[in-house]
Amino acid sequence: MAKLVSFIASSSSVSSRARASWRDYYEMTKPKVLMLLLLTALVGMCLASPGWVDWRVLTIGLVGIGMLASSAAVINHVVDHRIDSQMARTFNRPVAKGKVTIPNALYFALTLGVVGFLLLALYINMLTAMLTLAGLVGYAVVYTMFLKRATPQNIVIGGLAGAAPPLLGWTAVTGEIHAHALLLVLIIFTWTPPHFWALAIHREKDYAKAKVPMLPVTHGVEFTKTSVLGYTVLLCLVCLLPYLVAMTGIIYLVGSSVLNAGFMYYAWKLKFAADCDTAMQTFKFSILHLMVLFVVLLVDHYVPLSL
Ligand code: HEM
Ligand SMILES: CC(C)=CCC/C(C)=C/CC/C(C)=C/COP(=O)(O)OP(=O)(O)O
Repeated sequence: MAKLVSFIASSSSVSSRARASWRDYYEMTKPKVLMLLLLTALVGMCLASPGWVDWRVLTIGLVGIGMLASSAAVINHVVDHRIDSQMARTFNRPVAKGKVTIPNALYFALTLGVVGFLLLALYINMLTAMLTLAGLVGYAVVYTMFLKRATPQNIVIGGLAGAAPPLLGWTAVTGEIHAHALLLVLIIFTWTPPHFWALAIHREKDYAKAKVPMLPVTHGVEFTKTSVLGYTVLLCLVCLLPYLVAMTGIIYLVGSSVLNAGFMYYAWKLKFAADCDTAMQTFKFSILHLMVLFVVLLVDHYVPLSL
C-alpha cells in the first residue's frame, strides 16, 4: 500500500489542501453512474427470478455490487488525478483538487472493496463475488491504468466492466451464468461506444490537452461520428435479440424500438446535420435510452402480454 501511494503521489500535481467533507467522498463514488449500474443489476436479478426477488439477495446483492463499483470509481479518481486536474470537466474533483489526499482515498476504496467483496462472498455466492471483483479490476486497473492511456479502443474493451452488472445481478439470484444475462451484457457493451464517444466529441479539446488518446483526438471528429453511427446501428440490432430468442415479449419490442429510433435520430443528426449542441444531446439521450430500456425490460417481465 505504502509503495502504491508513493508511486501515485510521485506523479502528483495536487496542490491545494482544502478540507474534505463527506460530499467529496460521496462524489468519488460517481453516484449517478452507480445508480444506473445498480438499476441494470436489479433488472438482471428480476429477470433471473420467475416471481419477486428474495429481499435478502436483492438488498445485500445490490449493496455488495454497489460497494465494489464505488471502490473502482474511487481508485479511478486516484489514478487519474493528474489527467483530471488538466481537464475543464474534471479539474474540481476531490483528489485532483487536493481536498482528499491519495492515502485517504485509497483507504476509502480499500474499505468499500473489502466490505463489498465479503458481503457478496459470505451472503450471496462466490461466483458473484469473483465476477464483481473482476469488474473492479477491469475498470480500475485494466481500463484506467492501462487502456485509457494506450489506445483509442480503450472504452470498447474497458466497457465490458461497466456492462457486467446485469450478469452480476443474475448470478446473485441463480449462482449460474445464463445466456440471457449475457445478452443484457451485450446490450450495454454495444451501447457504451456511442455513449462515451458522443461526450468525447464535445470534450475533444479537453482530452487533447490532457494527452488522453480518445478516438476524436487520434482519428478526428468525423471518424468518431461515423463510429457513433455504426455502433448505434449495431445496438439497434443487438436490442432485437432478446425478443428474437423469446426472452422478452411485445412490450419490450415496442419500447426498445421507440428508444432505438430516438438514438438513431441523434446519431444520424450528429453525423450529417450537427450543430454545436448535438454531441452533448446525443450523450444525454444515451443515458435516458439505457435507463428507460432497462425499466421497459422490467415492465415486460412482470406484465404478461402475449400477442
Ligand atoms: C468504459 C465505459 C464508460 C465510459 C468510458 C463512460 C464515460 C463517461 C463519462 C466520461 C461521463 C461524464 C462524467 C462527468 O460528467 O463527470 C459519463 C457519464 C455517465 N455515464 Fe458513462 N461511461 C461508461 C460506461 C457507463 C455505464 C456502463 C453506465 C451505466 C450503466 C454509465 C452511466 C453514466 C451516467 C448515468 C452518466 C451521467 C453522470 C452524471 O451526470 O454525473 N456509463 N460516462
Ligand atoms: C461492476 C463493477 C465492479 C465495475 C465498475 C464499473 C464502473 C464504475 C464503470 C463506470 C464507467 C465509467 C463512469 C467510466 C468513466 O470513464 P473515465 O474514468 O474515463 O471517465 P472520467 O473522465 O469521468 O473519470
